[in-house]
Amino acid sequence: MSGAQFSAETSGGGAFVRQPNRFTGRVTPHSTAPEGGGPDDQGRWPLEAGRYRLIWCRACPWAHRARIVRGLLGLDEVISLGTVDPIRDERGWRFALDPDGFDPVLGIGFLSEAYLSTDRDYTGRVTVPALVDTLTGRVVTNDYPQLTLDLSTEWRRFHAPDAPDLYPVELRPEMDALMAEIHRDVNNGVYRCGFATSQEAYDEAFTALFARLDALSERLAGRRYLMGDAITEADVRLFTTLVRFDVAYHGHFKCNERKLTEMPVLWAYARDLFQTPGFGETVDFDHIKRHYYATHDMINPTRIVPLGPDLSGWTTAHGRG
Ligand SMILES: N[C@@H](CCC(=O)N[C@@H](CS)C(=O)NCC(=O)O)C(=O)O
Repeated sequence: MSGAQFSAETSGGGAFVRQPNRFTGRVTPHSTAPEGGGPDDQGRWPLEAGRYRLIWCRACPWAHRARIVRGLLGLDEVISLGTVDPIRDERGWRFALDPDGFDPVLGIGFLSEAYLSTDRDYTGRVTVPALVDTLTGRVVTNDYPQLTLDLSTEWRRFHAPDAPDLYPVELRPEMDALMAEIHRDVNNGVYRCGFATSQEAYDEAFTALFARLDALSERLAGRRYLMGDAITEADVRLFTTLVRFDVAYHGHFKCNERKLTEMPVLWAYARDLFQTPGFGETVDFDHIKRHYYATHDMINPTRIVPLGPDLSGWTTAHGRG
């Protein structure tokens, strides 16, 4: 079996098994910690505007979710944003986009500094997104699925008056099941294709991915969004994988049975979202391409970044709605 991108996260059968999220603190109005303090004895941090900083990478689909949800809910002025460079070096995510190489609020050059000041024995991958407490420099959470749901539910006090309900109570059982399938076969499925180190593990992930995309196409043929007439968290989660599909996953992760542009319903659906305020302006195809092709050395040791594909289709009429 050939080398793995992340050997600690590769099973004996060559399948990619993602590490658990280490930091699972939650910001919530139910915290019993005083303002400026926290977390309380249940890991709950107090809800405060201007206190927490979302660290993201424009290339990362998990971080991209948080960036979109924060914007859709009108939390841009409430939670500040720090952006790491799309290319990691051996010390991990760097604040190399900031003028002097330091995040202007946290004063750190590498995200690992925040991880290690929270847990000095941390040995896992240092990942984005991370929500960091600007008062202590500690990581509150890198638990990306809970983070976005909490923005919808726990941060309601600071939502814009016209904020959408991205996680409606009555839809949650169906949404949770749907998002779990999308996670397994699509969001993480593309990584299971790309990071597989055995033919069998790749074949299994590839087959499940395209079967799920077919099922989603069928679902979306009869409705504008995954849960009906309104955008929900499920759409955000599917979008961040679809928008990377042709520029990264089709080539770099060998998800090449079909391109997004060859799946008419999903392609129109993705364009519809791309053209919706809060989505397209958060997409950076250059960062996405450079990150994937120049970061995973086991997969692309030359680090050559492809010039294609043609991206002009993203702004063409989608015909949905
Ligand atoms: N926190 C999750 C998902 C987030 C994640 O994997 N983010 C990627 C970027 S897309 C990352 O930060 N990777 C850092 C690394 O692999 O060292 C995990 O640990 O698997």
